[in-house]
Amino acid sequence: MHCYADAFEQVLPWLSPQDLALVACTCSHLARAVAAITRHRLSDAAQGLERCPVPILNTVDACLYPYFHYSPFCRPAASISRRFAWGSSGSSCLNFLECKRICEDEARRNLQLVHGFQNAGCCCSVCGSHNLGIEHDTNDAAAPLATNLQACAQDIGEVTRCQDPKMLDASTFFLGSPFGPQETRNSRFSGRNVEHSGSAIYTRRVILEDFGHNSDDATINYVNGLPCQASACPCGRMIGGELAYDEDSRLQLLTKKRMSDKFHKEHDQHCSKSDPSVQHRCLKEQWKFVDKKDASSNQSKPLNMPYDLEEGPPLIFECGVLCSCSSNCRYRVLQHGLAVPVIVKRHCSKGWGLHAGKPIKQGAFVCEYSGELVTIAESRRRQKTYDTVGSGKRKCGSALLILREHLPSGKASLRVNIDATEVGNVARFINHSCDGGNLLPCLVRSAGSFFPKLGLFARRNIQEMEELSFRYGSRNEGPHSPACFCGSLSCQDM
Ligand SMILES: C[S@@+](CC[C@H](N)C(=O)[O-])C[C@H]1O[C@@H](n2cnc3c(N)ncnc32)[C@H](O)[C@@H]1O
Repeated sequence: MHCYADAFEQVLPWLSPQDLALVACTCSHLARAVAAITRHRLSDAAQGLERCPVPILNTVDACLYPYFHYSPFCRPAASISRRFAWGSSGSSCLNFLECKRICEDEARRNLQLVHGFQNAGCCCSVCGSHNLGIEHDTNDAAAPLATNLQACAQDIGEVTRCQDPKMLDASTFFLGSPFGPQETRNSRFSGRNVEHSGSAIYTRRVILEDFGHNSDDATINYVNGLPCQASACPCGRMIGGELAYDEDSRLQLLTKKRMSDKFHKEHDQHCSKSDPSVQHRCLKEQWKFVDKKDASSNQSKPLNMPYDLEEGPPLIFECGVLCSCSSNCRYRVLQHGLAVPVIVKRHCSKGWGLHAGKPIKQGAFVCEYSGELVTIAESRRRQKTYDTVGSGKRKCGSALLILREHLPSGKASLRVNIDATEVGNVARFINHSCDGGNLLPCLVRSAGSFFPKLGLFARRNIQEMEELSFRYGSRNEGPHSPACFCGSLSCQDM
């Protein structure tokens, strides 16, 4: 029997609760192995992949535990083989860093090998052939029906000429920064069916990417044009407008005045060795960016106001793999995974929910919303399936989130579809609240990571055992829309 024990360890953690129950019926050895897995799943949904274990509590019905493949980070939908089964006895667990490395390698490989966003989740709804992840605002009468990248890019008003036409071919274009060609040299991005070359498309909110791994080129050490040179790098605060990290890695609302008084000096220190013209440009652009956002409404709301995912969540920046600061830089927050103790708890009406295991301070990072990154077409197909299954006897909660990052022109948005229904982390248990809930969803961009991520931060101080919630978006009033049981005063179903 010993020779089978290893095989149990390899295979059983991948099975769903139903399949495990069947296996347990076959013999007493398997029944014991299954019992161990069940115990482990109940004691820690995160299976050691996060810093904090995540216990599961159910005092309301007979449902044992929720089943999904645990992944602390977003991953392309195609990477089925790399999903992490959870519930093994622990000896063969991957650790957090290993898991992170695999997720990131996979995302990068997918971007390099598979053209464009095919697996990463986005396509232009107007010029569908490009798969760029850029959507035109269909309410905007001025948005032309562009039929190629050039037209698409010009339409959002963010086009500049590429300096090195050799690097462009039919399937390659650049995501540049607003700070000039110097920073875009290594920033290659694969697009699909791109007919026009010689253009770079950028937005002020898209940061530099480097898929070339050209280690002898020092120009990659930029986050939005700012060189990142030390562990006290100000990137996480300087960039991104009103919302940024403070010294305790908590999210703060920054006023223009605070930015200029407090951070100007630090910025000068960190940029002092760099080309003065770069420094000048990045500051200039930074202030322009802030000025521009002052005029727009939702970006400057205080933390404790409700934000709606569909409005486009607020954007923050953090240091990343392209920065020279160390991995424990205080402006690398989201990339370390779940930051506070949480408990998965069963509710009578809403299914599973996520609760604070300890008090959480306003502005503290809670977790990333992780899941599979899927294309728009795939997200529509899946949503249809979830609606059908959900309307049948097996009422299942889907966890497909659509993120929209509005581009500065206001005429286009970047759409990212994250499906945490079968692959995800603890964020997949967070329920909706009509009043905005106690979590603030923010788009987080870090240097060197192509995909924007959805980070969830405490909107206010949260008490121990309080349920964590945020506003998913405006409500679907269709035949498939489930009743809301959030219980808030502003709930439409109350
Ligand atoms: C991201 S999942 C949240 C976890 C889910 N409760 C579960 O058991 O897996 C989203 C699903 O939870 C359910 N849900 C979330 N918020 C709800 C609410 N306020 N009232 C009722 N159901 C809710 C819906 O079925 C929704 O599709």
